[in-house]
Amino acid sequence: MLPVSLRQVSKRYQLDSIDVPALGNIDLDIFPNRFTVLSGPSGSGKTTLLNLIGCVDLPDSGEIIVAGQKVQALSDNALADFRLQHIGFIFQNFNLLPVLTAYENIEYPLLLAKVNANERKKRISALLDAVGLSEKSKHLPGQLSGGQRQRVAIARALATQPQLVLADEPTANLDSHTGAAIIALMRQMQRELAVSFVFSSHDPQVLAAADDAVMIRDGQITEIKRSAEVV
Ligand SMILES: Nc1ncnc2c1ncn2[C@@H]1O[C@H](COP(=O)(O)OP(=O)(O)OP(=O)(O)O)[C@@H](O)[C@H]1O
Repeated sequence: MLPVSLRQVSKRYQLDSIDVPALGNIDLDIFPNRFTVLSGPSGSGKTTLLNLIGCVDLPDSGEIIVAGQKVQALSDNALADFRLQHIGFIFQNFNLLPVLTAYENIEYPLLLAKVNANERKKRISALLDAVGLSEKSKHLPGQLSGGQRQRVAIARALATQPQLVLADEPTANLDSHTGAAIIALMRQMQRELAVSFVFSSHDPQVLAAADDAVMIRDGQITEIKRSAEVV
């Protein structure tokens, strides 16, 4: 099953009386267990596309199927549950809750998903270990570096064992050395856990790490480069 399939998807924004076309008639398949990057100039529609794939926003027309589910068929509540179960999110500004420790930030989606205490503890310990932060589990985000915060965010995104992880410019607020380490970590986690990752990025380092690169310009896909064999 494809993690994501879009057919003839269009999205416009209404800004005061101005109609802003953001995406036009997009057809896109995201393949399973691959690292896909959405790339294009500022304003080309990357975030809009990521928000549609992440079921954060709905298209004006066309069809979006995520993990076999037509997302437009779901009510708002069902969509929120669906996101929690199937999709992990990583943001450029990390979006950690400042009053919660690293451990508690990772635990948060597990509490929402009603995962039991033993299983929570097991998963969080394994994830803290995988992202190299076992020693920092009691630190608040304000006591961590940018790279360490993004590691916590990666662990949080993977905690619910989603099929799909989405990241909007995950290295934008990191220096290039830390960004490279974060990309390597995400690549490793993506392979180990056989998850599909979809990123938006301007960062050539992120593009270089991709299996599939989707080039976007003016709300249209101009090219899809699939670098390795398609399973
Ligand atoms: N909430 C909104 N209201 C009105 N117009 C919007 C809104 N969000 C995005 N747009 C417009 O839609 C188009 C696509 O924006 P989008 O944020 O998807 O681009 P992007 O490729 O992610 O850009 P960047 O790389 O700068 O983040 C742009 O013309 C933008 O100005």
